[in-house]
Amino acid sequence: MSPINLSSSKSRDYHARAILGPKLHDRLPNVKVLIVGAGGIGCELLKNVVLAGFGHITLLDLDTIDLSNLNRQFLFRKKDVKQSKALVAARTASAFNPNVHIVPIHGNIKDMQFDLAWFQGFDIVLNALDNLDARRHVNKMCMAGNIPLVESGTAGYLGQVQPLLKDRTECFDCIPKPTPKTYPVCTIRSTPTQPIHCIVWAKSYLMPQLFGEDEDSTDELDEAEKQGENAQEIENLRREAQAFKSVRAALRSKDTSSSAAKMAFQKVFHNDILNLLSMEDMWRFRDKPVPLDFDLIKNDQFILRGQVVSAVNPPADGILRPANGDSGIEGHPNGSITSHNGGSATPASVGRSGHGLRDQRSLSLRENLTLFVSSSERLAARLMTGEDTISFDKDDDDTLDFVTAAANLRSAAYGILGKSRWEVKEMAGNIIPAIATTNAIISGLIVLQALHLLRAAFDSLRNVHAQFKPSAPLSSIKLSLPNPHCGVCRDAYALLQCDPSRVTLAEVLKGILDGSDREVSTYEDKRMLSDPDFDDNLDRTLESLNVTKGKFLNIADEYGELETISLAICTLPPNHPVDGPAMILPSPLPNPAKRAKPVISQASSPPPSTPLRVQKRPAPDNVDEAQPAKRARVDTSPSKLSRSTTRRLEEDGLILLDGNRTMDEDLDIVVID
Ligand SMILES: Nc1ncnc2c1ncn2[C@@H]1O[C@H](COP(=O)(O)OP(=O)(O)OP(=O)(O)O)[C@@H](O)[C@H]1O
Ligand SMILES: [Zn+2]
Repeated sequence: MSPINLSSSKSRDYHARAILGPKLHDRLPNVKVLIVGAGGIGCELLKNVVLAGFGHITLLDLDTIDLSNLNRQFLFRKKDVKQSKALVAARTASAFNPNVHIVPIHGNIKDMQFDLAWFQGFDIVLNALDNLDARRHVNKMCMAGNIPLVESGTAGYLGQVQPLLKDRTECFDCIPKPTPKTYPVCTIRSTPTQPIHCIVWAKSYLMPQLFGEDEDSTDELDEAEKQGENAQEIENLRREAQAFKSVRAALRSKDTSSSAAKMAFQKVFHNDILNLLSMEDMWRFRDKPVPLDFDLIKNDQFILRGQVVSAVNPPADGILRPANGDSGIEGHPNGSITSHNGGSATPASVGRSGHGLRDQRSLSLRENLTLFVSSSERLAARLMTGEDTISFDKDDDDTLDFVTAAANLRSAAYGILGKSRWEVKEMAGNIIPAIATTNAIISGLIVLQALHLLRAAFDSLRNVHAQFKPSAPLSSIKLSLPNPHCGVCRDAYALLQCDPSRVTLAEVLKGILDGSDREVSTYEDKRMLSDPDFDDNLDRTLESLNVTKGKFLNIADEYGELETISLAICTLPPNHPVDGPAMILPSPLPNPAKRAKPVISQASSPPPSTPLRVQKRPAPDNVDEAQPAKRARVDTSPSKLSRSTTRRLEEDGLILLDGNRTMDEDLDIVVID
């Protein structure tokens, strides 16, 4: 047998053809694929798709290349840092296969220009994203356009690939996703007990207060005072706001920027803590924090919980070890440490000496103070050279230094273990280390599922998980059917080509409902535009209601018997006559299915004596939804009320009771007539 010449494109085709079969292989050069995201998964995926022979690839990413991407996003080199990911990835990968055409787009997939009509130009969409918001957006567009989508994600050694197809499989939103972890504001503001509380405080509270946008709270406080709120509390808030104002001003002034860091320190680590300590009740069942002293820490004379602790802090792992190869450290995990070991921390020297790698070493209290001062000065210098605001970015050393130092100083005051710069980066940046191999495995699986979708081999589709289990590194499960109650994939979608500046809401309703008199409410996202009792907006144009290209106009059945109609607003075709109609109705008209009956699970229904609360809808913005507040008496089950009646009652702050339940005399309940 003659050897195969791997360098010729003929031999490349030879293998691909043998694996894919001639039918699919011949189809690939004409397939139009959209890849969203050119990061860890996106780079691997682009390489696979190019080598497999997909002919028309559009690659979209909003970001530029960061130095930290280079360890796994192998289409990028150091010289490419700061350039568009999509552009560089497309340029590099084009060289892998001369037969493919790659269109790079540097943009956000949520931009209005990428509307449903644009999505419909693709045969398949492959997601390589890193956030829920963008994933949900692409899912909705693909459900609306009936476009096959392969969703994917990795987290360390774990990964998942999920093929999604309207009406055949679950969509990305069929199962609610867990919300990211949140912390109560009072824990963050006043009573931290874990390192993460201090890190969140430094990143999301202190950083924005000092370096973010100036938010003037004067009006708010004046208003609260007028409303008769606790005067002492308002006075405290005023003093706090004023103190932050002075520090902000100092950070932005040439004359005072060198002392601004000390002012900031004094305010947040000393005065604010003293203030909190004056509220005796707060500390009856909690350990009291200790106000820090700038000069004493600097001079190695600071006494924390009975001991001198300026020079060392407990290491992140709680195991004490010499910081500079020096011994003589005694410690206690609550922050009371003694040391005879000094050493100053500048950004360059922090963590370089002593145990462990730079960034992975724990910092002494004095090092944290020095780092707080130096990072504040660096950030202040940036403000003075033109940056209006600076927010935390894990890859921005100045902000990472500031958050590390501020979080550790706060931890010391509250008797919490400090964290190394490395750990703060991980925790503040919500980072799970990315593993290049997981991305590579997942990208291969994405292409396999994409090929199943393209050849309509629906029985072969699988949800595949990469897991940290040597005996079964991959597991695959058959796909589930759509959730009949899903608020995304059960809608009846259609394109509405129109000129939003000319067409009114009433005209759209008349056309879409084909003259039927069924009662409906209309929405754009969460904004209600009309309902059977509120017709003020019907004669307004879509444009005046801010329902324009790229948005969806939703038409919901008032009694919830039919699924919602969701109209994707698109522009009129280019050849549409100027004096032609202002809209082209979809043909056929959308025909919403009957809505599935809600399943009332025994376990999730409230206990008999608990009033049934109906969740309040978010208040509409931009559009006036003036509804006179009616005081009403409710003597019926919420399920028997129409949506608009229910909504009005909710807006009046009423609790709806099931007709059979006993009414609690204390509740504000009146009867509807
Ligand atoms: N709305 C969006 N539109 C376009 N691209 C997006 C959008 N949201 C996220 N992305 C892109 O998705 C990619 C996800 O890749 P990845 O998870 O590897 O993130 P990364 O930013 O490259 O790495 P890391 O977050 O670990 O530093 C990123 O390149 C990001 O810019
Ligand atoms: Zn769904």
